[in-house]
Amino acid sequence: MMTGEVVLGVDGLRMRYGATDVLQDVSFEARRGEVLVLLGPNGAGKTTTIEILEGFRGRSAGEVSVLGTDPAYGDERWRSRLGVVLQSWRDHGNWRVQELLAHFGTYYAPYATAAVPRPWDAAELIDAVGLTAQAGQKIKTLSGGQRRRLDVAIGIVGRPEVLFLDEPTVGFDPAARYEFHQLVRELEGTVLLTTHDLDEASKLADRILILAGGRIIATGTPAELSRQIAAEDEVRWSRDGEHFALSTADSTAFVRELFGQYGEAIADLEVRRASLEDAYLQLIREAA
Ligand SMILES: Nc1ncnc2c1ncn2[C@@H]1O[C@H](COP(=O)(O)OP(=O)(O)OP(=O)(O)O)[C@@H](O)[C@H]1O
Repeated sequence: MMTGEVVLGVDGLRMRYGATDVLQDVSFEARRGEVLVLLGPNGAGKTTTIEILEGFRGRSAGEVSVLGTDPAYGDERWRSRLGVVLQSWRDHGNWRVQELLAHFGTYYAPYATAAVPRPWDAAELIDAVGLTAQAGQKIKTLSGGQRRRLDVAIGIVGRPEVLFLDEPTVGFDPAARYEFHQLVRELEGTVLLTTHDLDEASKLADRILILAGGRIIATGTPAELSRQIAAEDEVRWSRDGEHFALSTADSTAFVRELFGQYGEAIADLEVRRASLEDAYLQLIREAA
């Protein structure tokens, strides 16, 4: 149980476009330092939720508080404590990577404190997001994944207390993704991120919120969500060149039995435990 200060508070949030509620009665909290991952199918309302918290979008009803302030009335000082990674950065194509980060950094300098030096030093930050080789390159010459790394750097240059990331790792190669996960784990602030990558969600999330049809249909740690459904483990093996697969509630007992009976004739053994993906797909199906 986390006991830190509540930095994101959402209670009864509703968003209506015309006659359609795209968010209805969404409520959740995040405490200082927590990493919250918002999962859900296309059109579930993830971006809408994030944009309301960022203060970029109004809302139809409900209470929202970010660092103690209603985002609809957040001022510059409040905004300086947030980090935002939106869709890919397209402006400033002629600027060089280091130049652009230093430029955005100056915005945060007035908000530096003894405990939190702001902005993050541009060269150090470039290193942290793995863009050192591109530091002097013009932004329009970056690859898709390099641009996304720059987006992340822009989001954290002010050392935010709360960081919002909307699908941050789209287009990342596996190494960039791994480095990004390391970086997020090292950040001290509270993080709210959306992704469609369930493996990423289970690696990063202290808590997952599953949004479907504008409602939160489940919340918990990745392990709690996986256990929430009564899925069975899947065991695969081969014997004398023939392949077998079976679902069982107790894969350990089954495998013990299997080896007891056939010993060295067993090959290619695989045991797959019920995963977050199984839980997610079942929850989404039930909600639909
Ligand atoms: N300005 C708008 N006017 C009307 N409907 C909108 C508007 N913006 C978003 N919507 C609708 O609200 C719903 C939620 O959209 P949102 O972008 O929040 O979904 P999402 O969960 O982020 O989806 P994705 O995974 O595809 O990014 C969608 O049905 C979308 O069509």
